[in-house]
Amino acid sequence: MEIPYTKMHGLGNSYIYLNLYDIDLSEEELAPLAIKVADVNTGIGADGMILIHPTEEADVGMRIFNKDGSEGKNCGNGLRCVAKYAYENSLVHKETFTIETKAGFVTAEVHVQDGAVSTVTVDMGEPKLQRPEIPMVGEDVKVISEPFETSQGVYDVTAVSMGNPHAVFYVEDIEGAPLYELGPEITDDKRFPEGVNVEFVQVASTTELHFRVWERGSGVTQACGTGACAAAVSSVLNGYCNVGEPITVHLAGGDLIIKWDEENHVWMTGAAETVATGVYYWKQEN
Ligand SMILES: N[C@@H](CCC[C@H](N)C(=O)O)C(=O)O
Repeated sequence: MEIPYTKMHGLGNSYIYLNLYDIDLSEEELAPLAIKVADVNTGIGADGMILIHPTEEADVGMRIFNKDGSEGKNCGNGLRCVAKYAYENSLVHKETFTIETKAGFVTAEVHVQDGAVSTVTVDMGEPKLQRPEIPMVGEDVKVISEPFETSQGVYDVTAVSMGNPHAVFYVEDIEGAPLYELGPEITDDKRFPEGVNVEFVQVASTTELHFRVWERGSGVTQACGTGACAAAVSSVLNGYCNVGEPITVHLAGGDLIIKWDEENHVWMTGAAETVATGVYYWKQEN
C-alpha cells in the first residue's frame, strides 16, 4: 500500500504526518503503522506518527502515536506542526483556528512570513493538577515537590497534566541529569498508572529554564511541547517563576516561550518545520 506522508518537526521532535482527508486507514492499522514509519532503520525515522483528520467539532483534528505504537492524548510540538500543515495545505483558511485532540480542544494562531508559517502560538488550555487528574495513585491533592523514591535515591516530583501526564524533577545541572538512568524507570512506574513523561529542569532565572525529557512511548526526544508547558507550570507552583510572565524553555532542539496566564491558560509559542514529503511503501505482515 502506498501512503503519502509529510515529515515535520518542532524543535527536533519529529513525526510522520498523515493527512486523513485523503487517506483511509482502519483503526487496527494505526499502531503497527506508527511503529513501522517511526523506525529509523527500516521506516522513515521519527519520534512517532501524527494523523491530521477531519472533524465536525473543530477546524481540524489531530491524533498522536508514539514510537512504540501507544497513543498519546496531546502533543505540543505536533499541534504547532498540524497548524502549519493545515494552513499551508488549505485545510483551513484563517490564521486562528481550533484543533481537536484526544485531550480536548485548543486554539492555534499561525504567524505567517512570505506565505509560509514560521511560528505558531497555541492556547494549550488549563493544566490539571489534582493527583487523580494526572493520573497518579494516592490522595486527591496536588503533587508539588513531593518526595519520590527511585533506584538512584529520593527526588522531589511535581506532577502536571497538559492533557497528558508529566513528572517534573529539578536538578542543579541539566547536563548531569539522570535522564537515561531514571527516564525509563519512572515512565513505567506503577505510581503513574497510565505511564508518564519524565522531565528534568534546571532553573536559570525567573524567566529561563533548561529542560530535558524522556517521553512516554518514545524515549529521549529533542523537545516536548506539553512537557515544556508542564515545566513552566511546575516552576510557578514551586515559586521559581511567575504567573503571567513569559518563560523561555531551552530544550535540546531549541527554545519555546511558555506563559501561564492569570486566567489559568497556558500559552506556547515556537517553530514548526517541514522536512520532507514522500510516499511510504507499507508492506503489511499477514
Ligand atoms: N512530544 C510531545 C508529546 C507526545 C506524547 C507523549 N509522549 C505522551 O505519550 O503523552 C509534545 O511535544 O508534547
